[in-house]
Amino acid sequence: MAEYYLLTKDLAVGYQGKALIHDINFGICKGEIVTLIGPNGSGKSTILKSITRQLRLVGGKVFFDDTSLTNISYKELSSRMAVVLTERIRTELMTCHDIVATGRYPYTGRLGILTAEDERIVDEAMAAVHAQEIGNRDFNAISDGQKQRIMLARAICQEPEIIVLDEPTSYLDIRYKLELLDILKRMAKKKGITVLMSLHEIDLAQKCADKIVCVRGEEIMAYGTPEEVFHEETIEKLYDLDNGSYNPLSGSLELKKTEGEPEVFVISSGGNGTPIYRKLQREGRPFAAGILYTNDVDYQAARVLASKIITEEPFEEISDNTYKNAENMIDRCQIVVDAGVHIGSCNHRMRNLLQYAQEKGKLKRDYL
Ligand SMILES: Nc1ncnc2c1ncn2[C@@H]1O[C@H](COP(=O)(O)OP(=O)(O)OP(=O)(O)O)[C@@H](O)[C@H]1O
Repeated sequence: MAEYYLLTKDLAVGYQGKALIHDINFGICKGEIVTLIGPNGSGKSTILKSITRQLRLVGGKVFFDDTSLTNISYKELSSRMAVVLTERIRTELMTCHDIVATGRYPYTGRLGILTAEDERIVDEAMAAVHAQEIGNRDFNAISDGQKQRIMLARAICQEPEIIVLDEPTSYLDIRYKLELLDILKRMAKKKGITVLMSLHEIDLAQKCADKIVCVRGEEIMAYGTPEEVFHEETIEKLYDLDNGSYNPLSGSLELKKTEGEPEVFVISSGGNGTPIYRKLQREGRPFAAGILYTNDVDYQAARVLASKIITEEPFEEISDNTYKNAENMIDRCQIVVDAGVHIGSCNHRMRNLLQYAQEKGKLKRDYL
């Protein structure tokens, strides 16, 4: 058996023989989940369509288990690969059950008659996506999210070796997004099915993929494990983020900070400050945060949301200099918010700081 179930070698993809992206080199082992991420129009669908043989390769090769894609017949490919793409499928008077059952066609005879075993597999696939109750509905008369789940059920009952999905979560609510990824994870880890998909939700990609392919410009910008790829600089460069930022620790996106002279100084620790930072951010008020140890969870949020931040090294006593800066910040701000600080032996000077704010008549405890 080949080292990789799917391997691209110097692959170039595009339209009318012109390469849009070239030098695409990645390998996917059996049972691995690989996710393509990247901005709109970067070429994720083009790569998926090329691998699923809906577009002619512009250059290079794709191998399935050491066999070149071009040497695999469409019939063989359809029994090994299930494809869930974004294009709307046009159907006339087909029920959801009928659509799912077409996933069994590679296994049925020429008349497409389903055996009892096929029917059982179809029912199981419908149950896996919680779609039993819409089985008799016209496929054209259900919601986009329901269609997406039906197309997944169709792919499941195809019992493929590899499943290729283009933005499979785009119309799903949060419950079904998580459920879809859970189903794919089980298919990959329990049944050894290889999964290749594109996702816009980078937070989910970070949590479910074994490998990430970052598609941007003419070449693959990065390829590796989520730990290797999900760094602030990589994600901000991939999406040209100048109107916000990416927090690799939480996997979340933050809106651009409100710059300017701080109006409010938030004193906090241990995550107590973060809801207040977000409220101030929504209100468009520039604020300062401190005194934060750089290993405090509030520090991660303050770094990207606060216009000024006063920090101290973890487990160190608060230095004279840092303390003085914090007092100056109290003088500069109109309001000081005590969001809740855990005070111990290292940061005992926080007591004095809060006292100072109280004396200045600026201390508030209920900003939310
Ligand atoms: N049939 C086509 N002929 C020529 N160019 C096309 C065709 N389809 C897409 N393109 C172009 O190819 C580029 C990549 O498109 P593609 O759909 O692969 O991007 P994507 O990363 O999947 O985007 P999105 O996140 O918006 O779905 C875009 O510039 C797009 O306009």
